[in-house]
Amino acid sequence: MKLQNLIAAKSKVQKKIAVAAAEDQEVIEAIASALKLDLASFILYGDETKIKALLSEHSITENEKVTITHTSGANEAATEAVKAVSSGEADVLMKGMVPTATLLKAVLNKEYGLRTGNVLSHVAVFEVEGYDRFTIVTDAAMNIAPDLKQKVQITKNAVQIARAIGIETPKVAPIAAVEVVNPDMQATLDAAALTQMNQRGQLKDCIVDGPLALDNAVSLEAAKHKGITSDVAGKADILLVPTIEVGNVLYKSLIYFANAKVGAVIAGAKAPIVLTSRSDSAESKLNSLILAVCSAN
Ligand SMILES: CCCC(=O)SCCNC(=O)CCNC(=O)[C@H](O)C(C)(C)COP(=O)(O)OP(=O)(O)OC[C@H]1O[C@@H](n2cnc3c(N)ncnc32)[C@H](O)[C@@H]1OP(=O)(O)O
Repeated sequence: MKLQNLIAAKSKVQKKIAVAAAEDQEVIEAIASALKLDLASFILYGDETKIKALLSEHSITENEKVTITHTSGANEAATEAVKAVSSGEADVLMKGMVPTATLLKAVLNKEYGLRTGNVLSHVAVFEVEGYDRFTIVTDAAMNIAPDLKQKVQITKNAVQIARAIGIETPKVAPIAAVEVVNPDMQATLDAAALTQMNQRGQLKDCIVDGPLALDNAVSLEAAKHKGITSDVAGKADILLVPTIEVGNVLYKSLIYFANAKVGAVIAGAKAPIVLTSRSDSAESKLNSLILAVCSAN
């Protein structure tokens, strides 16, 4: 499964992406690749002189697919880009050279932000060599220590993204350190509750089974070795992690140790949000744009 093949799933109506502080080499590189693929059009907020200089390195000038709106500083760029999405002028929000917390605070702003009343959460889709399916990790970047109620919404957001990329009934593994319920480990209690909620129809369009440890979730051999009989074990599509630290370490381990490719969005808001890390490559920023455009359909 290749993230860039998802481009075939984009809607016929071209989406517009508002970029907050676009004066970043890798952001512009991803935008240049997206323009070559005719993926979307862009409104670039930020320092006009710097943005123009970076665009010129790719022989891009302002045109009907790329417009620049000058803003001063990270706060103004974030605010204006968020406002463009909340007003419907743009369909997707993308983070450029702004700190994550600055952009998320603008997104959560009660007056002009992108709240829907739901929990917003980060959904990362990985292409891991040797795996015949995408591996979706949530939440590696937004919710710090979600409780059960938040985990329900985080699961729903990830299921929505999975379905947008063609996984009709995703298999969800709530991850813990062990695959049995241990009253001293909150992650196992929440996993058991989520499993029961799924069986009782409170969590739809997916199959949830947990707690599962990471090995049992992704390796059939490991699951068999432990004698686990489950529709999810060994073939999980979505790994629901218990805390941001677990998710962030898993996210970065897949990239740095396993050379995995990733695309990620914040889901649950009025529109998808591309929130990559400064250290993410231009390729993963492009993958995230593809994912956002698919899920904005
Ligand atoms: C994986 C690669 C990329 C990375 O590595 S990113 C690096 C790691 N990520 C981070 O550092 C971000 C971690 N999260 C945070 O810092 C904070 O939770 C975040 C998102 C900035 C929000 O913080 P604050 O602005 O302080 O928010 P707060 O807790 O005081 O709440 C303010 C209002 O916003 C609401 N809110 C917060 N998080 C939400 C969510 N996930 N979904 C929906 N609503 C949310 C919260 O309920 C509150 O609302 P109200 O004002 O009470 O009505």
